[in-house]
Amino acid sequence: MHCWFFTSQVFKSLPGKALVGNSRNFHCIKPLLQSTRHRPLVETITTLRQNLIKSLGRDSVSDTEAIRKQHSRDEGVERHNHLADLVVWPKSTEECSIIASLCSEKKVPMIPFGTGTGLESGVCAAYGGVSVDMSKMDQIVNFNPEDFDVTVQPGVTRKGLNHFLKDHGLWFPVDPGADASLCGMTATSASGTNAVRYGTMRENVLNVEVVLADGRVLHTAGENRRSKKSSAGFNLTNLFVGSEGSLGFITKATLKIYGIPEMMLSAVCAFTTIKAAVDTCVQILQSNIPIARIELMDDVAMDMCNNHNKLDYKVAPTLFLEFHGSEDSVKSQAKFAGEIADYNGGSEFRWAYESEERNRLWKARHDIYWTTLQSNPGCRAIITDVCVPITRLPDLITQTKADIQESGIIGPCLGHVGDGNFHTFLVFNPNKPEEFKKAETLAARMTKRALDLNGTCTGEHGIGIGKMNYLEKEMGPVGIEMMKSIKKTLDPHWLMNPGKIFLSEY
Ligand SMILES: Cc1cc2c(cc1C)N(C[C@H](O)[C@H](O)[C@H](O)COP(=O)(O)OP(=O)(O)OC[C@H]1O[C@@H](n3cnc4c(N)ncnc43)[C@H](O)[C@@H]1O)c1[nH]c(=O)[nH]c(=O)c1N2
Ligand SMILES: CC(C)C(=O)C(=O)O
Ligand SMILES: [Mn+2]
Repeated sequence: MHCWFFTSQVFKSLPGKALVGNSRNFHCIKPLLQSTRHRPLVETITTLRQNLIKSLGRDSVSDTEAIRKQHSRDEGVERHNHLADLVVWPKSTEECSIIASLCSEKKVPMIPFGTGTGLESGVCAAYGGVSVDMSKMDQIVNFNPEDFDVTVQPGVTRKGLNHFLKDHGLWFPVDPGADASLCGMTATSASGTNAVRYGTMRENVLNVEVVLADGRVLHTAGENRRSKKSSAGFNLTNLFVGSEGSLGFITKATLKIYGIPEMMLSAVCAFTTIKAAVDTCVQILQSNIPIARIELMDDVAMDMCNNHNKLDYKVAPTLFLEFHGSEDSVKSQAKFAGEIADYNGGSEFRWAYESEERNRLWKARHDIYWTTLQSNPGCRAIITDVCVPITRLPDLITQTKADIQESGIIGPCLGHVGDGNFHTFLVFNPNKPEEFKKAETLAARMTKRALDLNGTCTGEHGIGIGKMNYLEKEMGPVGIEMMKSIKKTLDPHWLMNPGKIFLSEY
């Protein structure tokens, strides 16, 4: 059956919290994609399984349904119900190479699996095949504190790395809300609240080791290279940042790391309009204040955030800010930013100095997706991720909010405003297809608007399945053709994560 569907799920990321829902609701919405591709034959999988067991050991290969299900979906809206045929756990680059060679020989799809926190169905097995769970390769393999770089295997998560770095007075700042794997973050070109100061994965990955579809091993900047800059030929590293498992397995990533700032100071400030909040952000950036975080939440998001976290912030468009540096520098940055906010009518300024208080504030911000779902029991949400030049943001958000209000759908708006990146969670009840349709229409309209404003359909979550049709519009035919010809060179049989990014094959 080729169909897209959505269903509510057990939230494994929220230990001890109530289930949002666990019913399976199948809604055939659209055909998968233009393709003549079929699932591998049962006999092919049986032989492949035997060969994989021979090479990796019985414990590293599974075909149980529960494990296949767990590996065939992520944290976003489910797009279809196809399961991987097998799940394997390589323990080394060499084993990853063997998996790729065996799958290539049998022409079986391969789907890299990090921690499954993606939001665009990147890990689902659109055509069956082998889900390759990278979590057992979990070593920090090279650490150079004085050069400010570290090399990690795919099982290392961002929180795990930061736990290790803390004792050395260092940290890695790229922070998607989830505790994602750093190689998964590389694969989706992730970012988060710190990007305005420290950049996204694109600016922070120096080199990656990749196992290609045929089993060859590539070092995108050359083996063991970790210089901060290079003019040596094409930038192959950036080709793999954002490749979403469609070009190969990332088996190592060399990352930039930073000193933990002497002082961090957070602030929350309410505004009467979205425009006043965004103007404040633009003026802070224009003034060259090296702000570390500047995040926007609208009135709807603030209301949910207050109720869920027992907070009492004003229900209004709100900026969350954070300043990093020496004590003197942080104080002067905060004073200057405070004056700018004042000038734009900002009020209810609240400061958080202690790390406990700051962590509480940022946890409330990071958890807003779960907060939205838990505030609407049994519901799911389409997550949008458009990003536009920052001056276009007030118009885009204001028009989007008007659309949401008119539709009757619940849709908090929030964003990494310093980067021009904003999200809505368009809430729908899976038992009401008309609500899903409304949410999809809203998402499509907003994305079209963002593209018309010279922006992108995805600032940080990637294309996966959810945004394939938008990529065509964003890149145009020559751009898509170029991407496909690169993929064809690296993956001539379209075996690496097929059914993602592109609406059709070569
Ligand atoms: C609550 C919450 C909040 C956020 C987010 C999620 C959730 C649940 N995210 C999205 C998510 O955390 C982000 O996309 C991660 O980079 C995904 O990393 P995983 O390791 O979970 O990859 P996951 O396993 O989900 O895979 C994602 C994609 O990468 C590929 N992949 C994974 N590991 C690979 C490897 N080793 N080699 C090759 N390909 C690989 C997969 O095939 C798939 O296509 C996010 N994101 C963001 O950018 N900013 C944000 O603010 C947030 N916030
Ligand atoms: C969409 C969500 C999960 C996100 O990216 C954020 O909170 O910034
Ligand atoms: Mn985000």
